[in-house]
Amino acid sequence: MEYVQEGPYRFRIRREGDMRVPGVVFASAELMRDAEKSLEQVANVATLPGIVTASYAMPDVHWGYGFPIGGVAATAVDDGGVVSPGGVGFDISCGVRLLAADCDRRTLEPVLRSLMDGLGRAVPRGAGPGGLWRPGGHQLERILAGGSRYAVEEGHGEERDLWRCEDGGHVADADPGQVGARARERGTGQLGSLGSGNHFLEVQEVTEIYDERVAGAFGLAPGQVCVMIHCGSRGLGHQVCSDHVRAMDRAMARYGIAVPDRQLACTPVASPEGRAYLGAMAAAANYGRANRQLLAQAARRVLRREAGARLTLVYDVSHNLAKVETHTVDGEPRTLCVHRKGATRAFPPGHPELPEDLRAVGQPVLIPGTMGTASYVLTGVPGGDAFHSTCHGAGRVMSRHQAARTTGGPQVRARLEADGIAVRPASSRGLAEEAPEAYKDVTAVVEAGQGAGLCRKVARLVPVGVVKG
Ligand SMILES: Nc1nc2c(ncn2[C@@H]2O[C@H](COP(=O)(O)O)[C@@H](O)[C@H]2O)c(=O)[nH]1
Ligand SMILES: [Mn+2]
Ligand SMILES: [Mn+2]
Repeated sequence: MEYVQEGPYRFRIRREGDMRVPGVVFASAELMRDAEKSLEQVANVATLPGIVTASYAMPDVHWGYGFPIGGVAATAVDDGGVVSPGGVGFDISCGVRLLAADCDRRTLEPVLRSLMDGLGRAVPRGAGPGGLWRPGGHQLERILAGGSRYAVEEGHGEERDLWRCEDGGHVADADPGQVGARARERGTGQLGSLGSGNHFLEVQEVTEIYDERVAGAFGLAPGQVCVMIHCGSRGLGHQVCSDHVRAMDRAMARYGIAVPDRQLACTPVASPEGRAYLGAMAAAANYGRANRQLLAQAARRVLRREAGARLTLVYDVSHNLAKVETHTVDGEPRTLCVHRKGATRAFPPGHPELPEDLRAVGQPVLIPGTMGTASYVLTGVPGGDAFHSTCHGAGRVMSRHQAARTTGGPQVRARLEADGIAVRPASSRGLAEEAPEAYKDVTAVVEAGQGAGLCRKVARLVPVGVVKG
């Protein structure tokens, strides 16, 4: 696929064939070499009905189901724009939650082993069933409608948590009626669990602050201990995605839509199928948010018991979601369905949707790196491109299979422990699949995002101990 470099961190894929808009990739020249493997998907997304401005790829882009992971695409709702479940992904509302502790790493050192053992025991994980809360009666319905808000109402958290969650902890317009029986069945047994592989709960230390004012508003200081949680909507979200891809695949022809890849199945946002998907997606997102709320509570209990520390929420943000938002396109405000798949919303200072205590500084953007390197906290910037979006992680360079062929779980564990990082894995194979070298250099990804004008660095964190899914 041919492309031209437009700036130090910006490449353009020329519009050709059925593409309605160009492709734009934010990357350094070096990251572009990895991104090249996904350009075909970026170009395919550019063919979707109603897409505006460009099909975007973030610096951590890699191959995904239909859409690339690290892809952003917005469609005009009032102009036949489509919604595509492949543009959100199977793990609906997969995202990151960061909590800051009222202690530093030195305080933790003497209790680190018992703390990690406690977290390892407290956090259900792995691919199968098992969770912290088995919802009974109408509780699942209320979780699907209310997300973290309902979890907090039921005693799983503090009111303050909700201010620091995207959407106040629950997506409005959820339609639990569009979540099928199999999805509910899967969801009932997994609420309050990490899932597998790439999902984790990590104890971290803040090692660098790039902007004291913004970090202070987020609640972060040098040397501080934090807990980062990465997980999503488990089997429930997966089933919602599968069910609605199937329904859209059957319906597309009726709307005269043809896509270059069946995994891009889509229908107009305003169609019955589009509305049904968005209602189910919002319900699954609420499940995902309640899931992270429950895991945060489990971490709070263990930190309090083992270290006498208290955890305060910094922020919770999804990186797999489609949202109806207003953005300016060609000088006009437009209602757009913004798909972010493996991409994080990054609202700038002053955005009306930010909570009051963050409005002056912008939205916290939470970027996990790997269990052996670093993670970052960023913030949104004025005029941020790609509908105020940025990367979501380091992004894979090796498939799970490739990574497991390259190294073994015991070697990865030994390496991490030699670096002083305590590991509590669900499986040895999973650890090999998640070896730090299976991912891009997160620092290079974040520098590219900042260089491209998508976000700004606020803090760097390093792992102290990780509970791996
Ligand atoms: N700090 C850690 N970061 C990790 C770990 N495992 C994965 N990752 C990063 O998370 C993102 C999220 O990717 P997703 O596509 O699976 O949502 C991934 O790109 C990695 O950079 C970890 O154990 N610790
Ligand atoms: Mn996920
Ligand atoms: Mn994720």
